[in-house]
Amino acid sequence: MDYIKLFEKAMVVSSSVALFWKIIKHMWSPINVEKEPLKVLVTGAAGQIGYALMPMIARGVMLGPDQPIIIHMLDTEKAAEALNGLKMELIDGAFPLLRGVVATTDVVEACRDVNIAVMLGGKPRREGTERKDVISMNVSIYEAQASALEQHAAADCKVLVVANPANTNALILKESAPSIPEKNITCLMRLDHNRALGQIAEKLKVRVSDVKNIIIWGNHSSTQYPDVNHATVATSSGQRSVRDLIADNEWLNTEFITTVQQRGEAIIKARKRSSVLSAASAVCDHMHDWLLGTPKGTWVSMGVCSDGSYRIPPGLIYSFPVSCQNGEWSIVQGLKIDEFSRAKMDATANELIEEKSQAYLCLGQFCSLSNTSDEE
Ligand SMILES: NC(=O)c1ccc[n+]([C@@H]2O[C@H](COP(=O)([O-])OP(=O)(O)OC[C@H]3O[C@@H](n4cnc5c(N)ncnc54)[C@H](O)[C@@H]3O)[C@@H](O)[C@H]2O)c1
Ligand SMILES: O=C(O)C[C@H](O)C(=O)O
Repeated sequence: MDYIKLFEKAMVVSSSVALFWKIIKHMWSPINVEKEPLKVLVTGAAGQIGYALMPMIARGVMLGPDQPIIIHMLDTEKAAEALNGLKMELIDGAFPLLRGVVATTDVVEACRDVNIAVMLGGKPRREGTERKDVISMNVSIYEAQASALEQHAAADCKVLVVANPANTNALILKESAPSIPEKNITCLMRLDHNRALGQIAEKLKVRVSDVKNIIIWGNHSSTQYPDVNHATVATSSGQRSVRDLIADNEWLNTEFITTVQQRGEAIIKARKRSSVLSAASAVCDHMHDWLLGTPKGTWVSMGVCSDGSYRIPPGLIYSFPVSCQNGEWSIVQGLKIDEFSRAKMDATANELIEEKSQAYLCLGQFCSLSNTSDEE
């Protein structure tokens, strides 16, 4: 018997079997099975941020390049025509991931079975408008829309509140919709986080993607505390502390903090409107990282329900450093807090406590305001 020939034949057969198996596996691999579309609700979709955000969602910037999407857009009767125009543009965009668009002024239809809700609906602050004015104008919307979400959205719907006062609107939504798990209600602090990254990258003339682990504590307002004490920059000699590299504590403890705290105001002054493209981009970053995870050892800032971590009163929607895995965020524990930070973290928590009482006062006294969003 020619053993060599026999061996060669066996090799050919086994490699053909292996190739055949590889092709079968590839054909049936879950990678090639299209994901189920996720339904994404955007309220206030006919507004400025909505217009910037919609193509980002449709292109997969928010949920990834392999995630089909059905967009639900809600706005008021007054904005219905503009909303319909936006729907036409989304269809004309021929976005491969977009599997459907619902444009409606009916909150129940808008919320039906949605997996993600991005809440932009409300009045923005303009030059000369006070923060307390947006509290009285907007919190009633969040009380009213909470029950529609509670009753009609998917049971595990993840909610991101953007409209100001973002933390307090999220708190009102949480308290008005007790059956939505607290961990599924968040508010946008990523814009502030990104602003802080941008300031450090500009100062050090490094890539913004090389700066890590900045924290925004507290409220999306001028009392927020941008904290660089744990932040690092990737350099050719490894990770270096931002404080060491900048070597200017005076700048870090004063100008840097106030620039980030007042960036929203500065943009309103310059544009006569509040931030739009950076807000839309931050919305995508927030949802992307929440659903798809943060890289190991890194964190981002999200407004989430306090569990008492870092002695922040439980129940407040407060911005913490969080890491995300498997669609869940968790507050990063064990960071050392110095006296300077403690005072700033408490000051912004106190503002949130005050906002909460103002919001409940408005809801008690001016419930009729829930329909003023249609007026100029
Ligand atoms: N958290 C943040 O980082 C951040 C950053 C920028 C802006 N904002 C806030 O985001 C919100 C949206 O900003 P914008 O520039 O898009 O404002 P915009 O005025 O352009 O759009 C708001 C939209 O909400 C709609 N609306 C009002 N009441 C509604 C309701 N009851 N239901 C559904 N829709 C309703 C309006 O018709 C409008 O189309 C504002 O409150 C703004 O202050 C937050
Ligand atoms: O409306 C504001 O106060 C500003 C806005 O939230 C922003 O941060 O750009």
